[in-house]
Amino acid sequence: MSQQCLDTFFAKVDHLQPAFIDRLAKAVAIPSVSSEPERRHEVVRMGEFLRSELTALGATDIQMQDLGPQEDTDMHLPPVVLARYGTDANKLNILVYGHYDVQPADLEDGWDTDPFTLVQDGDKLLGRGSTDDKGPVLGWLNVIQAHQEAGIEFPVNLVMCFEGMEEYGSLGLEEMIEREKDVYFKGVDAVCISDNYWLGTENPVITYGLRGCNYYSITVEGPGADLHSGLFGGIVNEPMIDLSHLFSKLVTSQGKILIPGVQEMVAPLTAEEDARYDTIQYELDDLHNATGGQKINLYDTPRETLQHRWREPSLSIHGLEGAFSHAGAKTVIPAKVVGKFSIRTVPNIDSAALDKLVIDYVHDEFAKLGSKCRAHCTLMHDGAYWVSDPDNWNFTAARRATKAVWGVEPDLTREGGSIPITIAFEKALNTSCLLLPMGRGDDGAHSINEKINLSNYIQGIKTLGAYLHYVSVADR
Ligand SMILES: NCC(=O)N[C@@H](Cc1c[nH]cn1)C(=O)O
Ligand SMILES: [Zn+2]
Ligand SMILES: [Zn+2]
Repeated sequence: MSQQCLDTFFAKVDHLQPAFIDRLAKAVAIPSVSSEPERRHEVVRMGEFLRSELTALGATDIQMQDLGPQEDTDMHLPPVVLARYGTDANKLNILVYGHYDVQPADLEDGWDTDPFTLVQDGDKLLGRGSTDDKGPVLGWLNVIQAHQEAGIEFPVNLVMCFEGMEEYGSLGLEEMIEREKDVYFKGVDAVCISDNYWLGTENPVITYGLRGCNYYSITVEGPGADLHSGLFGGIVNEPMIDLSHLFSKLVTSQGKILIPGVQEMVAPLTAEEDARYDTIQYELDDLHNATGGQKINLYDTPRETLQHRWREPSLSIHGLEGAFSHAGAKTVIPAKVVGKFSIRTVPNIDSAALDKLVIDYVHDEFAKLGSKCRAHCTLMHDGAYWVSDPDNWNFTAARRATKAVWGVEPDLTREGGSIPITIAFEKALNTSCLLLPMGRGDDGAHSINEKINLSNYIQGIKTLGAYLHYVSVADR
């Protein structure tokens, strides 16, 4: 791989910018929200879109892997899109993974523009999925196109795996990886995932750790139907009151998890690990920028903030089903409410032990309320944490690529979010997995006005392509 070859590739990526924006606009226009049953067909449509783009690019062995029915529902899981680009026995096989489903988004949530229309505002490309994870997924396709149009030999055999249920815990994917590890994924040399973000807005990063996520629901049921609070308030147990009490027992306003035994499972911080935070470029202002300019930080130093994001568990309360949630002042007593919360997990929290602690605790706390309602806590889905060794040839290639495009050494980071399948790839394929993000820390993934900066999208495509070049000549 020569510098001239990389420069030609970079120039072609710049030249193709309008086509790459257009591809992203087409993808954002498909509202592939995996958690909304009424939009499941859109997730499938998004998978079909990828299939047709990959076909047009000359990818081979394209498979729409059927994951079967979604447990406890009458829905089918969306397919995993598998594809190859190149089958040269003398080249490395690099597996890239991403997801084509997105989080829910509604104009009413406070978006400034329609979430499913890509809107360019200066250097920002706004739209649901622009950064998480349609931009990065299309990044790999764009790398293929730029090589083709520049007439440059593709440096590796690319094995692509794009799923449609990541935002719902990657249901069915681990089983598929187990099935395919010696078939479709046979011979994979390394894995690269682009589905996370820089820490701030200026410095590129490479990521070697993720928190896990165990997601729970609490169902509280009382009367046979919703009741008039004037007629029944004060003389019956109310599910919403009970659920509010249970929520208050989970976590303090300062983020302390109140479930006994959880904190005790967390790996102690060693001096060596602590020292890794000495050189990370991160300021509290980066946090404030990412929280819409509001100073709602729980910790006063960047070090404590990052340690709580990367290596401490957190409990978040996400929402409710069944409760009155519109404008106005409806005087209803909801008959049944379902509260949703999750715990981000870290080394050495044992997932099954955590589930038992959580579920038993919620049931015990409910019993203490002395209510005649019925309550049931259950795990909805879980995904493991992952921490890797960033000192291998795969990471070195990503570091060189980042330096080549951005002109600076990337920070080595962990991530507070979760990509449940990372550890499954690493274990099943017995190989190195790395996270090479495209977007910035203020992109607003999962939030309103999600965006990717155009410069990050374009430079990100260059970074993914340069990574493939550097990994192809890596000293293993
Ligand atoms: N970009 C990664 C991401 O957003 N991952 C989700 C995964 C998840 C876990 N449980 C439900 N979704 C995240 O919330 O971290
Ligand atoms: Zn994602
Ligand atoms: Zn996400």
